[in-house]
Amino acid sequence: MLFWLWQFVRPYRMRLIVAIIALIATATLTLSLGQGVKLMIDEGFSSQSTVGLANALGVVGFIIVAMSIGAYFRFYMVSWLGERVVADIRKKLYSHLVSLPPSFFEDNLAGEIQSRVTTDTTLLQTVIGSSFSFALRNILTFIGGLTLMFISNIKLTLIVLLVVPFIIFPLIYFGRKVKKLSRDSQDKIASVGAWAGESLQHIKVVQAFTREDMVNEQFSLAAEGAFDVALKRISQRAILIALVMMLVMGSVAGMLFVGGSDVIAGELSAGDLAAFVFYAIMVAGSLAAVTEVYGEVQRAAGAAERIRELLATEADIKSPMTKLPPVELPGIIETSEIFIEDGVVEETVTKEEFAIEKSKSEALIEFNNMSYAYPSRPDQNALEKLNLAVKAGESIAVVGPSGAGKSTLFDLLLRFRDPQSGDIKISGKPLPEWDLQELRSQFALVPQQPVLFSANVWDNLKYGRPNATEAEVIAAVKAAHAEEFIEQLPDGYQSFLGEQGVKLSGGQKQRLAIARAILLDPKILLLDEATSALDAQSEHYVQQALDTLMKGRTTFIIAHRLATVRHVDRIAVFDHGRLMDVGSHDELIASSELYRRLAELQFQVKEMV
Ligand SMILES: Nc1ncnc2c1ncn2[C@@H]1O[C@H](COP(=O)(O)OP(=O)(O)OP(=O)(O)O)[C@@H](O)[C@H]1O
Repeated sequence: MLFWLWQFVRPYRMRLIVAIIALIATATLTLSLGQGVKLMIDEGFSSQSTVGLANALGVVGFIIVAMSIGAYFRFYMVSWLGERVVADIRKKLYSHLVSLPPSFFEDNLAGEIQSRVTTDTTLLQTVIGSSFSFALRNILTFIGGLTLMFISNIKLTLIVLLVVPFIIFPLIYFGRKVKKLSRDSQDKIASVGAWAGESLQHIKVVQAFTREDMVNEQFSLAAEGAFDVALKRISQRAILIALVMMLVMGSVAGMLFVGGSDVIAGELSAGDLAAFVFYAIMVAGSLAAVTEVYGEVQRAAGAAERIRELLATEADIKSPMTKLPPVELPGIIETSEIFIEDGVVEETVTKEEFAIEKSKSEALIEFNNMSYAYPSRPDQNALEKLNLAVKAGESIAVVGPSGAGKSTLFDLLLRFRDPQSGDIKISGKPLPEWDLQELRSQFALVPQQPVLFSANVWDNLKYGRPNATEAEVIAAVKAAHAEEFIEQLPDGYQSFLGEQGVKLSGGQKQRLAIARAILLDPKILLLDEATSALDAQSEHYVQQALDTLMKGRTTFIIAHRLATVRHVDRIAVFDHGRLMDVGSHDELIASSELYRRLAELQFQVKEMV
């Protein structure tokens, strides 16, 4: 663990050196107090001299002042290091996490991962920011004190040392147990957190199904589980502390008996015995302190292990090592002129076809014999041998029964997953040859459940393009037919939307998500249509917003309702991961049995034919 931690501490080694110097200085000064005590007894009490006592006290006073200054530096520097290093680890961990593909988060609970970023790193902070310094100080005191004990009286020292082997063995034995139990304990705490997070996030469902008692019971089971493991760890540590204390204090008592007899026999001065006892108490105290910290270090080692594991998780989807020159996708250049007159925003949009004519014959996006199976279901292809070519500017509706593979198709286009066989090309370049960020910035995704963050309307709109101007944002909002409801919000654009935008209706969220996509001005659009969840008026607005958004862009739209497919160039019908048919609505009604059935099921067929 130390070796691993060193990479984070190394940048701050100057501070570490200052901390260590302060540490050594304070430990030395603490030990030299023993000489002060000897002076006070031999020069003051035993000689019955007030001047001697005052002089000795002066020395002690000086040592105490110097010790306090050292303590200030030691504490400040060491705590600084702890906070700094943990902030760095947290940042590294987080930036690593956001680079991992979504599949990682399907296999690992979000709450559990959060606990690693917060609880585990806090444990490390305690260790670096206090326990290490505490341990080091005590180790130094131990070594220094022991040396001074040997110098002042070998016989008494040997008596004290008799107990050492009896302390070392339990220390190692219990230490290992504590480490294992700490890991278990951290795991349990993480799952308690994950549990609470999930149920609180879906509180409406919990309450609507009146499952409060059940979640309470399950949560208390998890919490009790964590308590049980913690209890085992605590009892191991308690045994260790009691054992060490008994042995150490026993040996000090033995030494006091022998030493006291020597003073009575006149073979040792009272001051020497007092100094020796002082050293012995320091040594025993520091040993006890080290054993206590040892348990804590073991706990932190468990935490470090979990953090290391997470950092070692490799993203299996990465940008290529050698960066290829960027590809300019054919799309539409949109020049908008926005001016404000009498407080009313006016916009004239001039659209130029760019390269689309030229590439009408070429495919912009191609799926070549592509198959994908989810790792958890390797035998069942979610998409099978897909061959499809989509031209620039074309709009494709993706339809099919539930589980047909429509969402999987979007995941593959955004390269959240890689196909096991075949490939996907955009502009003739296979996806793995694209720089990931460049690839994804070609797309705008409007998911079925729009994702809004706990921020105000303005920040949510600018999420994909933080440097958009005010006029651009307003133009996008207008195009998405969202201006009216935003203006009616209590604080307009500054209104806070609550977690996941809970303060908005479904249709309003959808229109914000569309405005966000318009602002992003992508070449390729991925729409997971959600109009089915909306009332007629909201649907009308959302449909209008979508029409504006789709104009001139290459669009994939998952159409849950066949009403949507009226607006598209071609319809791709999927079933069980296979592309069954492709064509216009009329062609498919004539040729595709599955499509006809889907259309009939939606009672749309008469109206649409
Ligand atoms: N993360 C996952 N792990 C394993 N299997 C998955 C995962 N996501 C989806 N599947 C499976 O892959 C298949 C295709 O799912 P997909 O979500 O693409 O369907 P869909 O057509 O979008 O369905 P719907 O219209 O209901 O959203 C389904 O059988 C589904 O159970």
